[in-house]
Amino acid sequence: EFNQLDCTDKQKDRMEEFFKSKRAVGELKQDDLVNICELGQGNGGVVWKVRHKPTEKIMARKLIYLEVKPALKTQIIRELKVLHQCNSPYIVGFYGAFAVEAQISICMEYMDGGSLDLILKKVMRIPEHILGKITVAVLRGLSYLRERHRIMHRDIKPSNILVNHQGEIKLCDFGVSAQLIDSTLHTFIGTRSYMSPERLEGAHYGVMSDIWSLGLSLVEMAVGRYPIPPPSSQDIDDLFKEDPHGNRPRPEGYGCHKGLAIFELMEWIVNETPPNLCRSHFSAEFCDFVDRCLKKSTTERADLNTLLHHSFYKRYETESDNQDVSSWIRQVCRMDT
Ligand SMILES: N#Cc1cccc2[nH]nc(N)c12
Repeated sequence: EFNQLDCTDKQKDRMEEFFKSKRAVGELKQDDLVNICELGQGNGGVVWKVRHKPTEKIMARKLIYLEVKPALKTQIIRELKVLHQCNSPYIVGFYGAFAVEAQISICMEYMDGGSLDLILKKVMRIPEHILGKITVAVLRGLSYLRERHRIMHRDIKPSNILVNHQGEIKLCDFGVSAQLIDSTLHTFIGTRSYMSPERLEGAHYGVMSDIWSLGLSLVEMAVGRYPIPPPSSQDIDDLFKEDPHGNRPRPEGYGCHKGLAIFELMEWIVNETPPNLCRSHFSAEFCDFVDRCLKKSTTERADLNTLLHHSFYKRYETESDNQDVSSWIRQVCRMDT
């Protein structure tokens, strides 16, 4: 019985390799980092691909611009140090964090496949067997954060799930620093929300809110567009008619629709029926899995342990190798954007 917190030998070797490169890097300093290119925007900052000159290591550096008092900045850097203890095959590696003036830098493992929102911009949608592996990685990452660090993620969405050419799938940008969360709460910008109904209503929320966000992210990646307002079955048939296997490059305007304004969209999430997957294009297990994640009431919604015993998860947790994900990522990265 594979416990979500166990690692295979290959995973242990990869983590050992990362620890070795992290020891070689040592204390991170601003002047040792050279920008190569921008990797992504969002989540309150911009992410750069950087080179650490003394070791030639390639890293990802998230820059967060924060005008906070020096005492708060020191507290944020101190709280981010907990990331040194977050070591799991399903959590992106952490090299260190530091602050220079109003810029906080979080340096992490470079994932050469990028984030799933960028992948989704290249392909029409993500095939179910890849989404199964993504689900295993996210549930194991959430289990690790809860069991070992007693924290929830707080921001599960496609742009916070990273992949690489080895076929690894890892979570990033989880809420490890309470002060950083507080200092950036007012900075939400975005046209879509993965927040659960209870969180949007300002009620208490916990890891069950991460489960909702996972469900919504899976529907978006399975269909190829943000699923609120839910696409009609006609929309789905049209989206699938164009390309039943969904691996072709995304045509101009695919899946785009006149989006609701962010407030209307949040109202929809709180008041309307949640989106779901249709049985004509997806397996019964997958449809049932997202259905259990997208219950509006937290008492009806499946919790982490229930999902770890769900047939959709079970079907993909057994395949230990990352080969199918690796070859899919390589194929997608060969597509030009
Ligand atoms: N964080 C982050 C991030 C965003 C986009 C691409 C990426 N490659 N490696 C990362 N850590 C990363």
